[in-house]
Amino acid sequence: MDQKWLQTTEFEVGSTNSKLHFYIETIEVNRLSALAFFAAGESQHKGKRFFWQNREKTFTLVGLGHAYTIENNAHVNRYNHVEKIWKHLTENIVKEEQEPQPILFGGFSFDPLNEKSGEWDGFPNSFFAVATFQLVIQNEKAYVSIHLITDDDDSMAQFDSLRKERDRLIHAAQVKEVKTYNKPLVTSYEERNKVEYLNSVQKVANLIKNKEAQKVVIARALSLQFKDKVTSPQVLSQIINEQPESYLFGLEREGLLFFGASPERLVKVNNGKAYSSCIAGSIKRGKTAEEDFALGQSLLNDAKNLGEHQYVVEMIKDTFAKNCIHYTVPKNPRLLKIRDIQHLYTPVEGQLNDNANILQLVKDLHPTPALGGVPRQQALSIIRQVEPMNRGLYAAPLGWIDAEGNGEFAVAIRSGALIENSAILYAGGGIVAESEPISEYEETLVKFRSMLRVLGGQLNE
Ligand SMILES: C=C(O[C@@H]1C=C(C(=O)O)C=C[C@H]1O)C(=O)O
Ligand SMILES: [Mg+2]
Repeated sequence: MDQKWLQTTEFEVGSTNSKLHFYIETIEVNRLSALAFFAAGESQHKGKRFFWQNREKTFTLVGLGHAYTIENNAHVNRYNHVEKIWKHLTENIVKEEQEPQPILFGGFSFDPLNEKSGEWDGFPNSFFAVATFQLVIQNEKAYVSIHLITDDDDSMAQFDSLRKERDRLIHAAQVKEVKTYNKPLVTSYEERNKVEYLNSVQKVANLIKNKEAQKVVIARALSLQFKDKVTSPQVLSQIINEQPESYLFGLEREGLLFFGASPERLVKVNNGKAYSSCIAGSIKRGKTAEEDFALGQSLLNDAKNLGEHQYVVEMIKDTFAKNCIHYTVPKNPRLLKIRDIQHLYTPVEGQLNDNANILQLVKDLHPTPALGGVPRQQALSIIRQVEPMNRGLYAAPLGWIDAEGNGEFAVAIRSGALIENSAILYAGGGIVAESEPISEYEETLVKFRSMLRVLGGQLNE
């Protein structure tokens, strides 16, 4: 194996009575399959893995095992809490040029005030992990880091055994044939609370006509049963094959895998520049190029969809105005076409001011009116009243940050939760005064399609 010794770091974290050592060793390895690396952790690290790839496919991240987790259930200050602990953990890191640094990966639940019981029971309102074994693939290079965070002063023996495990994982990911995984076999579907959903769209449209809010995003769930237990690599392999134009993600915690392929960036920060995207307003893809073009043109000219979109633009613009020295927002939306659907899309970018940072931006932006509504608090309270479910990480900020303040969060839509031989998929849409139950229902069917295909199912339309 072609290995290059890059870095071993030891430093102290926190106050003197809680001294932690953070040992890091990074090596460069021959290119390997990120999915095979993930799958190599099946027996030792299941329940403690994550997978992430950006839309451009220029950055792939896999984590196996937990060197450290940051979890909390607080309603307020959850962003600051994660930021503070991460700062403590990384304040002494010596940055080596070109080499990946330790990365914190995870998400903030959609709404910490939602108390409905279900598949998300026990899942914290913030859940972030530093992996024991971190794979980063970027700029055509692959790096594997070992992270050990411990209060033990003498952990060299432990570190040595981690090196053995690292070598096993790399070997498995390099020499095993890239496995092909079958699609799961679906035995049954259930569109949960379909009637309630249709009624709630009407009810919310009426509330909006009565000026109790301007826009509210209402979502629903679809549950699937499989013949056999489905594994995380199986789901990820299908996502990688089927949804190339999106952020791809999988986050395991204990027996649950949260997975998906989202087109929507919440925020990216790179060297003081911030990027976000306004994505709202939807129409299906056409069966022919002509039909597809015509559908796209009608979306670009549709008052109801332009209205849905504009609320998002205004809010993200205000957030950039507050956090940036200068920023740009194109005047008109363009089309974002992905495999199953086309959306109205407005990219926003800006130069951050000195007080701004990525978690602060996540806090300010989430939920945008693409997933929450306008005004934000009214919309959240309506969602709590009418949605008979807990969104968990669906529609929530999911992503990573490094020690330098760079990072990226997607809005985790087109997603679902897998638990053994069942899965729950989520989809929603922005309700405005003109919204109609049946067409909103159909829009969610289109949005379900991508993850349904990944899981081997299809709904008749
Ligand atoms: C809510 C979802 O998507 C959001 C709602 C959209 C809409 O209503 O047009 C479009 C894109 C997303 O911002 C979802 O996919 O579940
Ligand atoms: Mg819509």
